[in-house]
Amino acid sequence: MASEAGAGVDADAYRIRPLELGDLSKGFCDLLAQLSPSAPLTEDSFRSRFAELAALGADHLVLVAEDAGTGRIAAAGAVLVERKFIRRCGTVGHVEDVVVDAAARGRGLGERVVRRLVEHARARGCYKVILNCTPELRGFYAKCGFVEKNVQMGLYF
Ligand SMILES: CC(=O)SCCNC(=O)CCNC(=O)[C@H](O)C(C)(C)COP(=O)(O)OP(=O)(O)OC[C@H]1O[C@@H](n2cnc3c(N)ncnc32)[C@H](O)[C@@H]1OP(=O)(O)O
Repeated sequence: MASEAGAGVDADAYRIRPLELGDLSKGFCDLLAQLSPSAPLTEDSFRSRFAELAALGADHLVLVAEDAGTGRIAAAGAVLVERKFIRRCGTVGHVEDVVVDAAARGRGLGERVVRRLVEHARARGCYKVILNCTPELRGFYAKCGFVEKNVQMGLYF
């Protein structure tokens, strides 16, 4: 069976594809709760946010990995393409909200999703891809090809 570069998981066991409306009933929000616990989304809120993001076209991509056996969403991640004035109106990819279901971790799925997000940013002409993460995730993102750069700052409301 085919396997993707840098992946320790059977590439056919999971289908990586853009988020679909039907993913609400396939456990997408339950999966996101593993990243940041929150109250479940109503179908209306999910549909409305989905429509907002769809309006951004290829500048905002949410990828999911669907377990071919169960039909459940086992992983997800997003990339936003920022349009700048600097760098001759260059574009920058921002990787966000990467998560793999606890039962599917450690098999290369997270790396596959991140690499696909990076490929998307590169294909959109981005000159770099950046992300914020906790120190514990340095090793994971290094495996995905990232190098440590600068300092993350935050101001929460
Ligand atoms: C920008 C952001 O979204 S940051 C938020 C990231 N998400 C989270 O923290 C949510 C909870 N964690 C998870 O969902 C998962 O553990 C993830 C996404 C971090 C990793 O997903 P996994 O599918 O388990 O990782 P995967 O199996 O693809 O690992 C790829 C490589 O990174 C390594 N790796 C994975 N996690 C870590 C870690 N925490 N520290 C060091 N190395 C790691 C693996 O050992 C593997 O290396 P190998 O090829 O030598 O075996």
